[in-house]
Amino acid sequence: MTATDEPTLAELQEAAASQQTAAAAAVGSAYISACPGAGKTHVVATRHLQSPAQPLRSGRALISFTRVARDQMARRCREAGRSDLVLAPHFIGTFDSFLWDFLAKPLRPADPAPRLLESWAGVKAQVKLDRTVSLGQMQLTLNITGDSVQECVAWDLLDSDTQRMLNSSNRSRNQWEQAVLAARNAWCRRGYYTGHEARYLALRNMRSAEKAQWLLPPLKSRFAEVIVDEAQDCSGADLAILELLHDAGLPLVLVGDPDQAIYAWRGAEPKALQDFARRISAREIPLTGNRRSTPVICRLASTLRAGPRPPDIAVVRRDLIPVAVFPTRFAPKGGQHLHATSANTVIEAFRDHAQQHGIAADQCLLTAHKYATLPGASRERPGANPLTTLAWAHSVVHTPGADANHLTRACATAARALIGYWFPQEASSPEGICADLGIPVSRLHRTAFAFLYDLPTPHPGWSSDVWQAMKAWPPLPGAAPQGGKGRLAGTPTIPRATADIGMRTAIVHQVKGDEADAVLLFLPDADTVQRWTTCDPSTDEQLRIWYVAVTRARRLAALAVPEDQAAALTRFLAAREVPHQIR
Ligand SMILES: Nc1ncnc2c1ncn2[C@@H]1O[C@H](COP(=O)(O)OP(=O)(O)OP(=O)(O)O)[C@@H](O)[C@H]1O
Repeated sequence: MTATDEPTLAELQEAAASQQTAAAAAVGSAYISACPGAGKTHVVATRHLQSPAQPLRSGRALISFTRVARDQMARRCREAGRSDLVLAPHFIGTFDSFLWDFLAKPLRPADPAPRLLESWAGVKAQVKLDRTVSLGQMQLTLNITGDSVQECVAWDLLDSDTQRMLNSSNRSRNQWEQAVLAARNAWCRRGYYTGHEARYLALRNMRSAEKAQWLLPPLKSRFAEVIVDEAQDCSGADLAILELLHDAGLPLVLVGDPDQAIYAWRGAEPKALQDFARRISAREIPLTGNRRSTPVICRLASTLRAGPRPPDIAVVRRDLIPVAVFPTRFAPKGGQHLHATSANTVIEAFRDHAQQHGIAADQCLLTAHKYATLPGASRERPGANPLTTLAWAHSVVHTPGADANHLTRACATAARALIGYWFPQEASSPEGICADLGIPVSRLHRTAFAFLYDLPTPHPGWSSDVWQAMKAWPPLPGAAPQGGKGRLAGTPTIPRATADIGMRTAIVHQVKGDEADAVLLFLPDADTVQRWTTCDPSTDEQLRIWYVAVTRARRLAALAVPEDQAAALTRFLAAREVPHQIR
């Protein structure tokens, strides 16, 4: 300690390192509660890499909520020369695939072969009453009360197009719900399931003593431990399943940060994880040292989270770049938001400011809650007509540095279009058709990418260009087109041009777990500052979304706020002793 009893940086680092060591070595069920940038991924990877190299009887399940997190964990094992840790008896995968592989699929009929789809968009699943809606538009949710588990349509999650369509229907919501469940059940009988069905079946199977006795012994002999990363994203159903696993004697390690709970729409509540950890008596191991951000960013973040906790401790970075507040004249959509105190756009002003601090454009991240606010990012509109979706896919493959997830979706969109033309009688998924034809799915995806890339730029009469291209493109073996079947008719909604601004651009939900030297968060709403200063992050998810956004920054956090709110925001930051400057 120094004369003032303030711990030195070296002492802070040592304390953070020993917290990480304790978390990596914890025995039995544990709850690792961590602040942003605390190194959760590092801890989970270290824990797994400590496994002995000789073949093990029992493995470890590492479960995350995204494929990106799953792939990152597997890559770390390979980079450490431990490819064995990616293979059985271990399991590295998403929550959906864990539930499916171990708690749902084993009790499904073997014929037709059961398969897990990422969503119903992967097949031509439709619900028909006096209107036709794709099944994927009608998200199902689980209502759990005591012993009963009920499936219902999440009406509040319908997108506006589907809502309009259903409002114009003469059928009641109840009739639609019955039709959705009937359509879904028909697809399940054909062997298709999604994450929702995997959850529903897993919960029902685990609650049935008769079924659980088939599932649990193999699971318990395969895994000595289950680690759930980003556990704050667990829904009530997820936690109910984990509780049953825990009660069956499987040690659980939960890793999470309730302040970063931004999936309330799928039933993840911020405090649910802590309550659950207490219920199963998992020992809490805190990680409180932030290895990512500066003290200024930690201080800014503390104004966006619940309770009177002090700011997290920055244990690596000591530079003190003030928070930059950019008074902004927001355009209704896209990137032409003007910086109110210069003749530039706010993006140019941010880029220049970052450069003054030695941060290059490719180390900057632009983010916002909604796509509409972001420059250079167009959204795949769920439920849009297929031609509009194809136009979106076309814009993705022509965007330099496009997000890998978007590229995958774009290829899948083109593959669906081609399959619809080549195999008009087939309703199963492209993967199913490839399996039947005995060709690898990668071949279909390569073909789809080339087809998509080659299409002319979308315009109002694009339908006929796409049709000509479909007819001319060399088909897969076994294709049997039938006249005009599969033609994508109509007029596409043309995606916004994607300007190449040289900075990464993504909505907040996409940058969770990520980081950048400088982050600009767009806050276009008229009530931004009022919300920030008066609402409670434990009940207002919007504040938690902003929290996730600003905690991605390593060195510089910047906020674009409506011009008339900049002064109020700076007064608030001054009162909370957050170093800042108006730019
Ligand atoms: N022990 C360590 N040694 C060196 N670097 C580390 C260590 N632990 C974490 N880091 C680095 O600190 C940064 C933050 O770590 P990480 O991304 O794992 O945090 P996190 O807890 O997942 O954060 P968040 O929840 O905010 O996404 C990363 O750049 C990571 O490489």
